[in-house]
Amino acid sequence: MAGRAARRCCLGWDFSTQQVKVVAVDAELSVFYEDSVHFDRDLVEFGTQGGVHVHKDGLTVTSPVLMWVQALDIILEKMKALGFDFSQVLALSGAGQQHGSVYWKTGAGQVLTSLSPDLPLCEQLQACFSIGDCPVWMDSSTAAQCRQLEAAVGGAQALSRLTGSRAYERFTGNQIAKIYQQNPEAYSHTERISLVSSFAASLFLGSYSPVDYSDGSGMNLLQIQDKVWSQACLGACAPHLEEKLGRPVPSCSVVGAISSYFVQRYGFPPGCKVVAFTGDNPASLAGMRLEEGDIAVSLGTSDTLFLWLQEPTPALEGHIFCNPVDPQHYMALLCFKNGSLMREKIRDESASGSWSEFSKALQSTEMGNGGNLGFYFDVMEITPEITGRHRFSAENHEVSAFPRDVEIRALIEGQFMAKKIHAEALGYRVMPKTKILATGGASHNRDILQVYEALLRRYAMLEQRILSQTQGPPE
Ligand SMILES: Nc1ncnc2c1ncn2[C@@H]1O[C@H](COP(=O)(O)OP(=O)(O)O)[C@@H](O)[C@H]1O
Ligand SMILES: O=C(CO)[C@@H](O)[C@H](O)COP(=O)(O)O
Repeated sequence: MAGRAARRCCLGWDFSTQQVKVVAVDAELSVFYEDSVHFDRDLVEFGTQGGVHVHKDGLTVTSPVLMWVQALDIILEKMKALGFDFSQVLALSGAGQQHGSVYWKTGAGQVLTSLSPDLPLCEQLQACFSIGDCPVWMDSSTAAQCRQLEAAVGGAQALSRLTGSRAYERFTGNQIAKIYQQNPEAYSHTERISLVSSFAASLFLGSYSPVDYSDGSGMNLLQIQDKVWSQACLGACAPHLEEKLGRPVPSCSVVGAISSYFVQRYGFPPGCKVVAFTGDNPASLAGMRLEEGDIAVSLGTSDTLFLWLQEPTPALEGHIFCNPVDPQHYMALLCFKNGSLMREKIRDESASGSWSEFSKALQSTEMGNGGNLGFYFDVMEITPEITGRHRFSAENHEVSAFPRDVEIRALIEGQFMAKKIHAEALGYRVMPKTKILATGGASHNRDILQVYEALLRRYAMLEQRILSQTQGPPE
């Protein structure tokens, strides 16, 4: 990298469930540098599995905040060692796993503004958090707080109309309420609460970055139409919450210039702009240049399905978020917790831990899987709330096991069907012109995408036939 002609660029960061990633993009939008730090593999001292700690109750799921900070130190040091020319970085922005929250201890803001360029961030921020293990999106331990919030605002539907979602256990307001109820001392010593996205932006900014509208919609606290915190929701969750959250801003806002720490330690230009960070799914909607009518499927740690909406249509299932690109518009999202980690388990059990064996099983089995169906929820699913493995034979009898190849196809077809059924229940339709775009780690697997594509084509043909039989030939 050293010695190459200077290349002006922007950096994009992703603080997701299993890793921190960076890309450098030049003026032609070519990605010329990529790297990642994988929490389980590269930061073993934190002892995470899939980037998280699942607690004994099986419901509480957290990640250590210092692991995220250390991952950032490692990536930056590696870039520096490789001669990355930070002086050419005009701006940076990024994304974080949604809903996760970070609790900054009283006095941490002061530490952030006066970091010494001689030391890594991790060493200097050790004592800056009132909660070391942050609740993340996989947590489902706040059922009681969810019921309290819904009751406080007039029910689930009323909350959904206001904030875009009924109360969900992973949504940040309910997580904050749990911390306030179970650990009031830590709550009272917290001067600022960030989302993972605004936390990451704060590190670069050297001061607290605001929450953006789009990621802020995943908290059950933001009025998605007015773009202000709901006083009723704040009051139902915890006291003095508004001052701990700061004012939310549009997702494309420039929140400031990079802090002098990065200028002095890495050679960033002092004018390098920090654009508000947002949630990883909203960032994908923006980055994939999704247009109205398109549907995106993200196959990351979670599986999600999302689309661009002009008008909000809040319901009791799924979420409406503020749109990260156009603040007048919205995005709809469905989230499935049993995504990549479930696929990895079946890969380990039925394909000797190898994605290529997994692919061979998909290639050697037929669409429809000879009538065998399977639904796999090793952890409590979000959409719908269900656990367990449920297998049905061609004769529609529940069975306890399938042959290995059948199991693998049943998993992928079942995951596809769950997405289709729940998306259709919300009124999403695949039209002939609809583009379906895939992203996330598992979208590298052509055989999984092939199954999705074949099933989509099959359903589209069937729907076309039903339509032409009930309405006559298309005009
Ligand atoms: N070839 C593959 N086939 C299927 N899944 C894959 C493949 N390669 C990576 N993955 C999945 O991608 C997941 C990580 O996706 P990624 O989008 O990077 O996650 P996140 O952003 O949530 O940390 C892994 O858990 C892994 O199961
Ligand atoms: O909870 C949600 C969306 O509502 C998840 O999609 C998280 O945003 C985690 O994302 P990945 O790490 O799986 O991309």
